[in-house]
Amino acid sequence: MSRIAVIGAGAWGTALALSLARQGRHEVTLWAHSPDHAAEMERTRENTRYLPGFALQSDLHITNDLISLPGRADILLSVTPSVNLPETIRALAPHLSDRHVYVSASKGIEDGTHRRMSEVVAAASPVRFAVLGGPSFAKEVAAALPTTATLACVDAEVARSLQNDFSSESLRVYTNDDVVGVELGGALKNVIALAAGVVAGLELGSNAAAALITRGMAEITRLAVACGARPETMAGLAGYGDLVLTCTGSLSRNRTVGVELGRGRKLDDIIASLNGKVAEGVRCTGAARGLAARHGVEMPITDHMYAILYEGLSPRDAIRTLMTRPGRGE
Ligand SMILES: NC(=O)c1ccc[n+]([C@@H]2O[C@H](COP(=O)([O-])OP(=O)(O)OC[C@H]3O[C@@H](n4cnc5c(N)ncnc54)[C@H](O)[C@@H]3O)[C@@H](O)[C@H]2O)c1
Ligand SMILES: O=P(O)(O)OC[C@H](O)CO
Repeated sequence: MSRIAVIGAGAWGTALALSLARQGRHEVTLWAHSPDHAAEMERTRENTRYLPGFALQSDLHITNDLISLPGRADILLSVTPSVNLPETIRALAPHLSDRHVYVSASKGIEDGTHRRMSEVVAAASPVRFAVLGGPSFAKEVAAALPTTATLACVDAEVARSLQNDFSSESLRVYTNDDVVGVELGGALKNVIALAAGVVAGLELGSNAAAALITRGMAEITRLAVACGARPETMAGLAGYGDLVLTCTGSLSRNRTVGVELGRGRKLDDIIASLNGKVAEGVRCTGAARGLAARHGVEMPITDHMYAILYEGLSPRDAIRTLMTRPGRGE
């Protein structure tokens, strides 16, 4: 039995809490950022805002008291949008000890500083860190459909122990020690998923979709390897697996934002219609571009996605300039 606190009651935090509680062998607490949301879930035993249609188990604890979590749990599973991680870890840091493991399931890179979530956490606390990645739509995990995930930690014993805690009949967890690769795979695929959505929104066909995923994989791998990741990690579940899922699955929020951009809708209007749900790729496109510049890595799809999002480039012109770049070897 492990005591696990899930920090963030969005779709993914809720799905993970359901999956962990379903095993019947852990004590699971789900923390919601808003007191109203926590009270509403307590009353209805459902997360109607972010993951409707799934009953929260009667023994799943719900709270809005962040700093009570280190006392209630040994594993802190952090599932806030990445932009909210710094404030969250700062509040928790004084209450963490070597008893705790901090597992990040957020998929983003910090704007401005270009820090990965492990770097954000390390700057605030010496707590042990792991990252959960892989192709995993919240709704399918909540429905207990077969899913695989990657859990990376530099300490192999911690990784194995978390693998044991998270694994179930419907969730198969692989271990890895490449924290950088799993973090960057999860964050960078969101940028390419936006572009895959643009391709779909413009109705450019299957050839273009396959090209986008493949060349997207090439640039994700270039940057991740320059940052210290292993190429094999990028070819695995947290890299290629998550990229394929997010670029092709209709449940993806990032892909959906791209589809709407391709159809000609304005970014602000699309974001407003997400009703507070996060499409991490929108922020991450700038961070990925900054990280690539720092490492001198060429990221043509990411650059064009940035120009569509923030510089008024039309999706059609972006595709045209990508297609007519000087020829090069694969
Ligand atoms: N949805 C998925 O299928 C999925 C799967 C894997 C990973 N992820 C990742 O999980 C992370 C969370 O995404 P999600 O889909 O669960 O979120 P969501 O879009 O469903 O919900 C947004 C969440 O942000 C919370 N929030 C808003 N302001 C906050 C603050 N100041 N501090 C803390 N939390 C705040 C809201 O309460 C809500 O829980 C993201 O990094 C996402 O990329 C999502
Ligand atoms: O809905 P998205 O685009 O945030 O993607 C969700 C997950 O990251 C898929 O693994």
